[in-house]
Amino acid sequence: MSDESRPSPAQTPPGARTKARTAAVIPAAGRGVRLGPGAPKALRALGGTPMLIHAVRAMAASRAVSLVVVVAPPDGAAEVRSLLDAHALPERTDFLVVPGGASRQESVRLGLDALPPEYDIVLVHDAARPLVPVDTVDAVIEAVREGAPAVVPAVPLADTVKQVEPATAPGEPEPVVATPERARLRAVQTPQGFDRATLVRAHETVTGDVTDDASMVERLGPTVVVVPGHEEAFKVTRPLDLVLAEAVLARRRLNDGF
Ligand SMILES: Nc1ccn([C@@H]2O[C@H](COP(=O)(O)OP(=O)(O)OP(=O)(O)O)[C@@H](O)[C@H]2O)c(=O)n1
Ligand SMILES: C[C@](O)(CO)[C@H](O)COP(=O)(O)O
Repeated sequence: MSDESRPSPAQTPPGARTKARTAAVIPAAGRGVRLGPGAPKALRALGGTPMLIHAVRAMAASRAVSLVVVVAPPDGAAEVRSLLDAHALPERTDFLVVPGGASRQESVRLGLDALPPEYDIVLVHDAARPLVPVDTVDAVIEAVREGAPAVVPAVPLADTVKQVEPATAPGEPEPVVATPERARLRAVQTPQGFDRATLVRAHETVTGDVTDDASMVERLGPTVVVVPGHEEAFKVTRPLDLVLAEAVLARRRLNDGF
């Protein structure tokens, strides 16, 4: 097939990726500055188990995911490898560990670089979202399998959002410049799912500050679609998030009887 007649990833016919293999990349190299002093965030305990292990189990819980690539803190790859060896994980899933970079974007790219060629669908999932339910993971994979080049799980907002002119000095009041229509806004979570070629192209092409992978694909061109997210897929960012995560986990353990 010539390059001209080859369908671009964005034009893939519906259902064309039904048999594609899926890998998950977990960026876990952040410090967790907003959570406060301590170990790198992904290695901090949630219910007595490192947050990263919860996130790894959440990806491996999907029967579609056969490889998980963990992007470790730059000097922590050996420690992360030992943690994976020390915790029970599904045998049908393979695991790789690579050292991360200075930004989330760089860490994701290093994870992508480590992917073997046979994986055509890639999930990118924050280690900081340890409690995402497997149904959300599967819904994202299903939408990519059905042909979407990029898929994000998202939830409606509870608060009204204002766009402001950021303060020029600390303590200065910030003028509001707009109030976007809330019904059209979504809070975006992870895992975000991608046709691999599309995500790789986005990481090769798009430069500048971004806060998620889907926005890189948006800048590239292909349409990103939303599937329903879940309230328990929240990101552990600040200390109160950890309190909430402990409560959610305790409730799950009670419901599961252990
Ligand atoms: N250089 C970086 C920075 C972040 N991340 C990962 O990206 C995810 C989302 O980032 P965030 O919640 O912002 O984590 P931190 O960067 O650790 O948080 P903070 O900004 O508070 O330091 C996390 O799983 C984090 O480990 C990463 O792999 N490499
Ligand atoms: C990727 C993300 O979790 C989607 O909501 C989010 O953008 C990460 O932001 P952070 O500031 O790097 O935690």
